[in-house]
Amino acid sequence: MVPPLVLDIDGTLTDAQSRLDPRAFDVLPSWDAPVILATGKAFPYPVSLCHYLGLPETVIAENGGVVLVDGEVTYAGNREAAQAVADEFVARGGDLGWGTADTVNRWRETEIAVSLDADEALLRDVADAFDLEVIDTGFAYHVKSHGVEKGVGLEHVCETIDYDPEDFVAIGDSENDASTFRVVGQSYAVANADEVAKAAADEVLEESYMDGTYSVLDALRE
Ligand SMILES: O=C(O)COP(=O)(O)O
Ligand SMILES: [Mg+2]
Repeated sequence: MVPPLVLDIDGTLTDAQSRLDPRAFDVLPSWDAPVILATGKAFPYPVSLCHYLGLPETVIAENGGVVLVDGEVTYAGNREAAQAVADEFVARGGDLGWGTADTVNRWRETEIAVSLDADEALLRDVADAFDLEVIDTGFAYHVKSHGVEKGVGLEHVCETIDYDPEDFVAIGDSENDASTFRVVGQSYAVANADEVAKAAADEVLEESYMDGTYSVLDALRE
């Protein structure tokens, strides 16, 4: 019997450029237990990934700010406060870095993401003043409310589907996965993970990105 999974997307199911690794299609659709996608991306991204993988739509988006389980969406965080930080950041010369269409934040409901090219010191300064935090996922800075975390989202999912978080295996690569690692029974950081994720994981893998993830999943299904 395979364990239920909680999987980060960027850096974990992808390569370094955020391109989905096609091996996800080999292993995830036929996984014989719940597969929860837990990401910093805005809500539509993991929903579409579930759709195209043929998985039920159970997702934790926006670092725990949006959770979809059993057809119900719940929210945590404060998009207005994050927007106020973004506005002040721009007023002080910052650039969110996504251009006019801003598909990164367009559908984001509980936080704001900023490009890694942005002025980090200025962003942290402004977020501090609004009592919000900034986390660096290796793909973007996220301006979010304290206490909104993927791990809290997973606890909510587990209550709804009547699973114990302890039964889950988690795989991830960054600071935003540490809270998940803390609540599951077994956690793996891929080799490209940041120091926070590596310190929180039960095991640090030798292989990076989907090479690492696939080796865990392939061993679990054997
Ligand atoms: O959106 C990001 O910055 C990172 O997304 P992830 O949590 O799927 O790695
Ligand atoms: Mg990641």
